[in-house]
Amino acid sequence: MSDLVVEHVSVTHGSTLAVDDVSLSIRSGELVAVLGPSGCGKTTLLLAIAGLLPVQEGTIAVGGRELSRSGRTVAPEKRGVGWVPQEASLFPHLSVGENIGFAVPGGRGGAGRGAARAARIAELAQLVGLGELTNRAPNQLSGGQAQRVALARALAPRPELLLLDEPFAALDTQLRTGLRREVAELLRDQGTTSVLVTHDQEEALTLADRVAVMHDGRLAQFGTPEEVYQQPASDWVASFVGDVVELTGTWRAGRVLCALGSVEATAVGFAPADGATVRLMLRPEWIVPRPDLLAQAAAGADARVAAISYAGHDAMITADLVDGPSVLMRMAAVELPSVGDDLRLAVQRPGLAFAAA
Ligand SMILES: Nc1ncnc2c1ncn2[C@@H]1O[C@H](COP(=O)(O)OP(=O)(O)OP(=O)(O)O)[C@@H](O)[C@H]1O
Repeated sequence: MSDLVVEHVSVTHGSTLAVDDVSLSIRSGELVAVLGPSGCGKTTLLLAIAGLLPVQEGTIAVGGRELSRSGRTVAPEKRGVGWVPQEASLFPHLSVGENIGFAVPGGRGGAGRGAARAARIAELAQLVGLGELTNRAPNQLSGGQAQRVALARALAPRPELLLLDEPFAALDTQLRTGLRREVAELLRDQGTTSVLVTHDQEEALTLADRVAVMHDGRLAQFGTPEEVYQQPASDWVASFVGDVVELTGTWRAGRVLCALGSVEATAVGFAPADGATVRLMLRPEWIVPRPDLLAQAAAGADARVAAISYAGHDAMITADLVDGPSVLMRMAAVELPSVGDDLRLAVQRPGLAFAAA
């Protein structure tokens, strides 16, 4: 078992409290993304898990073995934890094979284990799709190939836990999308418990089994991609993990009366009284030009298409409500309206009601 348990961990840089009382329990074999804006403490948390920073409070354990507590940090090389950095940082004077084998036992002077080591290097090179390139020098690799070598190098000693610090950030968009999918599949196949730091919402939601959303050093939410997107724990998480449409309205028995009509809603983090002013948040794809979904002809809202931002697979539509502000709608790009079209809008799933600021 190689589960990771982080309990009430706080980490400081001088007087800055970078990680503030974070608790996370990651199951063996799970891929968890730590997602948050720049400066929220993601890298600091990862460094503490790797043993590269001490914790001020709390404990970190892998596979039931306590690795960090205040005043005690098991050294990085004794933690059984692998690290894939943002830039591949390969040893320039070593070949691809030698880079991969750097941390495989028998590397320096272990003559008897040479054959087993060579076999492990070949197996790893194959695993990351570089079986033919083991003799190449790092400066003869593309960015994506170099990242694969870094991944193979980190997996070589069979770590209990793999930490990935924005490993795709330096790659161009197309390469990033393909490689991150491949890496996630590979990690799942290997059953490697992995923590991936990213500030990219799409990357976190598409790759991870669960997402730990961080804000100002604290854990804002820890849940499946669907949970953090569909049921965000706060208005901050709602806005950070995706696009939102926000309207002010009046709470009435589980519904919000607003410019989009009477919209069914779930109150998040508070229990509004009937008649209270609330903020209704919706995802743009929850708003649809489907009057057939409306229980009564009087429900819903009329709007006119003001702009269309086309993105190939889908499009973001700006619709001006006849009796209210503009709203964004995300629609599949197969049957798009045209600018100037009149639409009758419905909301196809319950919205989220937050306390008025
Ligand atoms: N070596 C350091 N000395 C002092 N403060 C630091 C140091 N490293 C980070 N910090 C501070 O700690 C906080 C968390 O930084 P951290 O690098 O963990 O954030 P991050 O979420 O990984 O950000 P990014 O996405 O920009 O890498 C920030 O306020 C940062 O300024």
